[in-house]
Amino acid sequence: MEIQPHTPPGASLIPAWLPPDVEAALMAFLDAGLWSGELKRRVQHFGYRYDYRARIASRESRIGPLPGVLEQLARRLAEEGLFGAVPDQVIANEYWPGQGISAHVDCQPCFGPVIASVSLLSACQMVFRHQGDGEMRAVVLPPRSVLVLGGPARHDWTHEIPARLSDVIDSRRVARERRVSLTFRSMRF
Ligand SMILES: O=C(O)CCC(=O)C(=O)O
Ligand SMILES: [Fe+2]
Repeated sequence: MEIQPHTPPGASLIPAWLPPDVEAALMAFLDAGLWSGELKRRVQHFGYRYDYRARIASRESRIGPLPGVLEQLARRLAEEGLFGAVPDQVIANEYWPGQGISAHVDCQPCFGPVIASVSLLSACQMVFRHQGDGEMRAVVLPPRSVLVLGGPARHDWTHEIPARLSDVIDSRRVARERRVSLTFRSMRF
């Protein structure tokens, strides 16, 4: 099946959303923290811990308030109207060349109607699949962009990052580099 080069309905990609100095501050903050090696890719959880085996986050999994640098971004997402309320759960994912995230829909009973993923350091391709008819779409997420998933993009399409060493970007094959993303969500209770 042909892959359409755009986002599914309900998704929007905002390029150059994050100023470079904020990107650098976020990376310094994350690399001073403790990356968890529980998955193939390294992760850090904030606000509430997500349990990858049970596939849930709950009131009981509370870690604490979001750290200041993340809280500021969470407030900005709400101020810009991208979220109905200030998101309170964040996962940082780190991808080295060859690493990815398999197709999934973010936990629907746990998290609210909008998910936002901020990209840091380098670009990669994200692939979407419609759960009904299998239609595929793909977009390149540039560093410092934010991808907002709502509506059908949040509920009816899976998203994934293929575990690859390179992506084709603007008809050129580009080697992957270290990429870090910050995914913001709202707990549903
Ligand atoms: O790395 C990304 O941009 C996506 C991460 C993601 O899908 C997730 O944390 O649920
Ligand atoms: Fe996701």
